[in-house]
This record gives sequence, C-alpha cells and structure tokens, in this order.
Amino acid sequence: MPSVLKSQPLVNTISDNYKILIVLGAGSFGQVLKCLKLDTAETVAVKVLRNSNADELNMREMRMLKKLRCMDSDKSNIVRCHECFQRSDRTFMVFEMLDMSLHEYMDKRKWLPAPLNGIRTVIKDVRIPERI
Ligand SMILES: Nc1ncnc2c1ncn2[C@@H]1O[C@H](COP(=O)(O)OP(=O)(O)OP(=O)(O)O)[C@@H](O)[C@H]1O
Repeated sequence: MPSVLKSQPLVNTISDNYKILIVLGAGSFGQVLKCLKLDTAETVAVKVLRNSNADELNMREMRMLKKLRCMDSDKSNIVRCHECFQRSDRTFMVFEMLDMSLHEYMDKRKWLPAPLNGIRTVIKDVRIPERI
C-alpha cells in the first residue's frame, strides 16, 4: 500500500451508521478504520477489504469470520466480529475495538524480552481452540 494511504481512509463513507475516526492500520486483506457506530455509540474497528483482492480471497475471509462468530469469544480468545456487509462494491467487516497488538506491546517494551508471566498470557491467548 502506498505510504500516503496509510493515514488516509480507503473509503470516505461506510454507511450512515458509521463515522470514520482514524486509520488504525493495514494488513494483507485491506485497511482497518477506527469508527464510531452511531446507533450504539460504540467505538469499533472496521476492516475495509481491498477491491484489488481476488473475489474468492475476500469471500474466504468472510466465510472464515462467519464460522468464527459462532464461537464463544470469551472462551476462545477470538476477536468479536459484529457484522460483515457489502456496500458500493466494497466488503466491510466490523470488529470489537482492541486496545493493543502484540507488535505494539513489544514496541512499547523496546523489544526487550517479555517477562515469563506475560509470555504465558500471550501463549494462552493465541492457543488454537480444539474445535473451529
Ligand atoms: N479489532 C481491532 N482493534 C484495534 N486495532 C485493530 C483491530 N484489527 C486490526 N487492527 C489494527 O489494524 C492493523 C491491520 O489489521 P489486519 O487485521 O488487517 O492485519 P494484520 O492482522 O496486521 O495482518 P494480516 O492481515 O496480514 O494477518 C493491525 O495491525 C492493528 O494495528
């Protein structure tokens, strides 16, 4: 993604119900925007899938997230996906807002090794559940 797009949203509007606040980051599938969901006044992370992705790739990501939505997020440590929808030729995925990524945590620690109890917590959180 060109660097100018790192701070500029890929889209100007999502729907009447979402106010775009800032760009949180970008990953393999698209860009993630911090948004205010107006009907609930919740802050959420909205992933905007790239139009340039192959349709099958976007569909696979959506199918996978729909399956994961059936799981108990608290027991499986999977980020909660509130909804997925398509609008103006774009696919949007709405997630609960998380406070810090592992990358940000390590960056904050200036990449010094994490304490053992911190490592245990992370390993517990990324453990793959028995059934997906
Ligand atoms: N639910 C969320 N809450 C807060 N920030 C998020 C959330 N989801 C993603 N982000 C931010 O947006 C960035 C991009 O996320 P995204 O899920 O698109 O890709 P990734 O997980 O970093 O990488 P990849 O898609 O390659 O696996 C993350 O690095 C993170 O900073």
